[in-house]
Amino acid sequence: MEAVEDVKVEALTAASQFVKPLRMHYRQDKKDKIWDLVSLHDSVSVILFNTDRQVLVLVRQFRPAVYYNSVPEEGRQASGHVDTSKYPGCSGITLELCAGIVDKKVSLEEMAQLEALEECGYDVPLKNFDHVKTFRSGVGVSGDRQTMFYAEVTDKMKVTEGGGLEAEGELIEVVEMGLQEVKELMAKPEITAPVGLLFALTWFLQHKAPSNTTTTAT
Ligand SMILES: Nc1ncnc2c1ncn2[C@@H]1O[C@H](COP(=O)(O)OP(=O)(O)O[C@H]2O[C@H](CO)[C@@H](O)[C@H](O)[C@H]2O)[C@@H](O)[C@H]1O
Repeated sequence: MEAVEDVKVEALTAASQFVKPLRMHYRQDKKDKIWDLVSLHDSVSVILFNTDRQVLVLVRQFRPAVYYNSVPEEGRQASGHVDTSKYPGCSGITLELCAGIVDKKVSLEEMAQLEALEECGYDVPLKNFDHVKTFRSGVGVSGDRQTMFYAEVTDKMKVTEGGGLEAEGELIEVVEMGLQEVKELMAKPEITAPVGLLFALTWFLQHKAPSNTTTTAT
């Protein structure tokens, strides 16, 4: 997954099915203003907890946007190339909840169900998805909504390895994390993860984690 090579970054000029850069003109308190923003799909995410082994099921993946933002100005060549021997792909690897964009006309629970299967290999009944919170993933540049669910799963529901859809070029590593590991992660001053994961772990520790479990499940 870390084997990222031949990186070149260019301005997005063609239409994209995923992001639409826009400039909004508006008047506020009688002052004319502009704001540059990006229109994105909404998304769903799931806090998956395997009750058989008392582990949270998370995903690791290479995120181009995180990688790009980890390369300092001097590493971004005028040609758009990035020297991956100096700036290896591992700096773009994130830890996240199982998640995905809402790009199908199905319910949000069904989208979450699809992602749990595609990314993590769990075939989870719809009734297991409990709504946790709907919030804004971004507020400065994108204003997209993310709906977060909590779902308890068992080993019986694990029907494939997961890892994402090959047809979409997804390369996802499923990570199981015991409660002690979650606490250690939360204590770190910096983690390469979205704020949604931090909220999810805090919510889980507060509302769902068995209070007397202090060791990592194996
Ligand atoms: N920007 C992009 N450029 C090129 N291909 C893309 C793309 N976004 C998605 N794709 C393609 O669509 C596939 C499916 O994406 P997902 O539904 O898993 O969303 P993902 O979690 O990657 O990111 C999405 O969902 C997360 C929440 O998980 C959001 O925060 C994030 O903005 C959003 O891209 C990806 O594997 C990729 O092939």
